[in-house]
Amino acid sequence: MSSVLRLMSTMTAPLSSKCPSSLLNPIRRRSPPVVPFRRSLVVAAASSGFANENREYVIVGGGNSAGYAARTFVEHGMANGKLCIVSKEAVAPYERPALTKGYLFPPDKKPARLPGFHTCVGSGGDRQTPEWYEEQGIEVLYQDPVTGLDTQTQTLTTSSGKLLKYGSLIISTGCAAVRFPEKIGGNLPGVHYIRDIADADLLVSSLEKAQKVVVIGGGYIGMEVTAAAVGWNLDTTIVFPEDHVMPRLFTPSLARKYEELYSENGIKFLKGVKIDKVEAGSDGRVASVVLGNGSIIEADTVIVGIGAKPVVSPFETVGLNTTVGGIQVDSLFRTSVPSIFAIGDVAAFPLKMYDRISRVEHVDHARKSAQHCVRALLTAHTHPYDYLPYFYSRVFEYEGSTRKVWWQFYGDNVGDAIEVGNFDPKIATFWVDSESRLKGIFLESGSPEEFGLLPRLARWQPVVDKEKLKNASSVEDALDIATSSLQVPL
Ligand SMILES: Cc1cc2nc3c(=O)[nH]c(=O)nc-3n(C[C@H](O)[C@H](O)[C@H](O)COP(=O)(O)OP(=O)(O)OC[C@H]3O[C@@H](n4cnc5c(N)ncnc54)[C@H](O)[C@@H]3O)c2cc1C
Ligand SMILES: NC(=O)c1ccc[n+]([C@@H]2O[C@H](COP(=O)([O-])OP(=O)(O)OC[C@H]3O[C@@H](n4cnc5c(N)ncnc54)[C@H](O)[C@@H]3O)[C@@H](O)[C@H]2O)c1
Ligand SMILES: O=C1O[C@H]([C@@H](O)CO)C(O)=C1O
Repeated sequence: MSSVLRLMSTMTAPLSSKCPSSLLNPIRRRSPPVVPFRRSLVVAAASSGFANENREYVIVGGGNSAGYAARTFVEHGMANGKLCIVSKEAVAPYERPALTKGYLFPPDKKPARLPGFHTCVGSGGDRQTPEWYEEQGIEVLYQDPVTGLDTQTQTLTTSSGKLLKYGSLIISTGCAAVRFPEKIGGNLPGVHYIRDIADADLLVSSLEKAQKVVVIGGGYIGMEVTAAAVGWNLDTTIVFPEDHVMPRLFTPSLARKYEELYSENGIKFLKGVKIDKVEAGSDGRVASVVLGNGSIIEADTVIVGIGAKPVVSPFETVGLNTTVGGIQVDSLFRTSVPSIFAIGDVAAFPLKMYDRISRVEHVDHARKSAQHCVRALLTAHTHPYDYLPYFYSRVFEYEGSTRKVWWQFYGDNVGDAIEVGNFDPKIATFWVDSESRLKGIFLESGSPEEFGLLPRLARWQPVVDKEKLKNASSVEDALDIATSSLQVPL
């Protein structure tokens, strides 16, 4: 990955200091006229081998943001007979975060399974099952990835050879897991990546017979999957090249507290080491991981979480600006090509609060960008997307675990980090810049009321007394100090 594409510590990507407005579209509010899509026509076309079909709105990608976009089309009465979702996956959109949380609960602890976590249940919305899409008159093409796009004729090609003409196109192809190359054992049976439900099912089938697990990568996937392995009582080692887990968000001190908790749960850490290769045993399945320092760790199951990259193919060749890493959009999610929009993980958008172009690879943005884009498309509103970055994680959630752990982070982790609390029962980190403005807040195990303060603080960035904050007697006291500095009512 080139440095310009490297994601920042908070998972927002600074891709350039400002979004050059010349790269972005003039305001376009209306889709070009198209022959409206009618279900009867499509059924007829389906039986005749899918000739060129007209759809008013097409969403490419059937993931988290697609599910929320579909809901917004329905809310505006613009879905029925007008909207088509083209998905690579075999199932309707679901809340992807569940894959490394409830989905990996051990078999006797009621693991989450579909249809339980279709979007939009993760934010308290309806559970949009495949039947829901049918009832709403939304066409969903499953397991038929888009392979080509002709922007002149506004036509998509799918892997099964369908030609889909669109009036407006929303790209929501998300990210794909970064993989180890085949030549170092990256595709061996028993080596897992986790991005979609098919990956999660494969992983569960390995965990069912696993004894020795090696998790590679100390980021989000590494932390969540390692905690899941504790629930399965497996001999688990986590390996990563940095000095501590979650290096892009956690301070060394915060990371140490998490590492201690994981160690108390029997997890072994190998830090500061590179992977040389993954080797197979005589049965062809993974048998060991060879480290850069020559040492060998036995493993029957390897789970790799070494980052994700935006899925810009096949759109990078058709005039969309992908030089920024994802697909560059403006504050209404319009790309540089008329009638084409991009949302979710793949979109590089102006992060207004911090005056930079960013990609955010977290679900809150997937949901909000989808809603904002579709509202702008359907109602002609022109309010710029003004996003406050928000990430969270939850681990050891299954019944009977010794300590459930959940955290939230809002804002930007820049400036001095001030840590308060000792993890028992809670801990917080406040990032304060050189002008004493509170820029970012991390809170572990807060109450709902305490978590509720975080977005307001990170949004309003009060000037705080750093010394007072450093000397706070507890997390509650520190939150009081920060909120009392707010000039706006809570
Ligand atoms: C295991 C896991 C756990 C996560 N946990 C959290 C969490 O706890 N908290 C958090 O904030 N975020 C979490 N995230 C991140 C969050 O899930 C993503 O930010 C979110 O899913 C992004 O939504 P999206 O619609 O942009 O992409 P996705 O949800 O990835 O959807 C993209 C869809 O596009 C499809 N697609 C790709 N190419 C094509 C093509 N050519 N044609 C058709 N379809 C295509 C893909 O198959 C997929 O269905 C997690 C991610 C993963 C992988
Ligand atoms: N709670 C959440 O928000 C959450 C949970 C799971 C996944 N996700 C998303 O899923 C995607 C993938 O997550 P991830 O954990 O793989 O990415 P990540 O970027 O969080 O972590 C990648 C980690 O991989 C390690 N690494 C990188 N290259 C390596 C190499 N060659 N060898 C060994 N280790 C290496 C590093 O330790 C790094 O911290 C991201 O978009 C992430 O935001 C988010
Ligand atoms: O946002 C989320 O959605 C799922 C789950 O809540 C759906 O039921 C999950 O585990 C999240 O973190």
